[in-house]
Amino acid sequence: MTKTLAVNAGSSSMKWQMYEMPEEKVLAKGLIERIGLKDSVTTVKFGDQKEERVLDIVDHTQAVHILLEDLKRLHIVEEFTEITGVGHRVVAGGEIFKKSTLINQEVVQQIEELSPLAPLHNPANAAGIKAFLELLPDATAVAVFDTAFHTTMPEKAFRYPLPKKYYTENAVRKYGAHGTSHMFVAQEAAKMLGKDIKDTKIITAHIGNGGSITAVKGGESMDTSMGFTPLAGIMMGTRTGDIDPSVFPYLIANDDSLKDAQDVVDMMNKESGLLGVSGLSSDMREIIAARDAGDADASLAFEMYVDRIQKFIGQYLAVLNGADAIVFTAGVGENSAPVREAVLKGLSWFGIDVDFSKNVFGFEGELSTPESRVKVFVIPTDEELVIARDVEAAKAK
Ligand SMILES: Nc1ncnc2c1ncn2[C@@H]1O[C@H](COP(=O)(O)OP(=O)(O)O)[C@@H](O)[C@H]1O
Ligand SMILES: CC(=O)OP(=O)(O)O
Ligand SMILES: [Mg+2]
Repeated sequence: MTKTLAVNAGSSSMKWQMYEMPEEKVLAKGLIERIGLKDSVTTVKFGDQKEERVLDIVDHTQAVHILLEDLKRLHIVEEFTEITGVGHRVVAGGEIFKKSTLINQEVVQQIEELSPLAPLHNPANAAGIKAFLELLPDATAVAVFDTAFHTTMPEKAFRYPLPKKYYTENAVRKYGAHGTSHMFVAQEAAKMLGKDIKDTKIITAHIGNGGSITAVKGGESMDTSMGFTPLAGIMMGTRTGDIDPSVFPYLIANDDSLKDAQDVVDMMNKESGLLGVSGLSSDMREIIAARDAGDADASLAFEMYVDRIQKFIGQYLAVLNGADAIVFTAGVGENSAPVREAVLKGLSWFGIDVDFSKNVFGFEGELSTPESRVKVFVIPTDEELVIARDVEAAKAK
């Protein structure tokens, strides 16, 4: 029995789960939110207990220190040496990392150098990794990349129609993200279909604060909505998703607060999406509450969000020439019955037939009717489990 920690560091948060492996038993899990802001919140769940504390946590290094102190203080571990493996989610692996990789100093440096491909994520991922290397130097450390699952995309899907040299010399192409999640829910969906995954065509909609949609054939990614960075694709909590790049120079010329392309990209990453359109919030719960209270901007934000998801599902029905199943997962996909209903009501022409009486908060499983041409599933994702499994696999080598 060994204890393995899976760490999912986001731009302002850190989710983690500790497993007993290879049993895959969850020993504890937690979340540190609002890192870098006042009143950070740390939550730890273990057994039937839950502890929540409000602290000021300035960065990911401090977050790792607090997490490890909590594990000892709450007697989840007695000695740090009990933790023999740590797996880290890393969003961008570029063309360098095509599968999970044992971490050393060179790997950390490469992850930092790949930051332009995931500016909100890779710096935080690298900071988390460095803090763990210092505090748990003897644990097997493994980097698990969001992009790895998408390395099966055909070139026609991952290339941009730019002059060739920008691919060959600058590696400008689509990389995608959320790969562990798309892979995990596609595998679960194949089980629910009762089919060998090799014989399946599945569209996976990972819609959380960030979000992406993937066309999965035979268990492999064929196309995905995120691009060179996680700014592309569907509309998200604070990100635009796809937009005409001609807007960039136009805004720089016409808005004094935006001096250069980086300012525009920052605005499109952090101030746009649901937050930008509604002027209220990036959180779908608050958007729906405001819409229901009659707020026109929140109502439009909801409609635009749904519209972009429908368009990508439509595209991927074409890419795959049909599908066996559509899967909803992540924060919004797992929890928001109104978003699922709005998306699915517009797809009935495809023969997608849903039992909307089942579509309530907390539902997991099959939403479609037995007659539906395409099955619809709600499947909770488990990025942390995929990470822990990859740590086990790396140790076995
Ligand atoms: N009951 C709910 N209804 C609608 N949206 C929800 C609900 N619960 C969570 N969410 C959404 O899920 C988002 C977080 O999803 P998550 O997958 O954890 O995102 P990330 O990993 O990008 O931080 C929140 O921002 C919120 O919009
Ligand atoms: C890549 C990405 O957008 O991740 P998240 O949804 O966790 O922000
Ligand atoms: Mg996420």
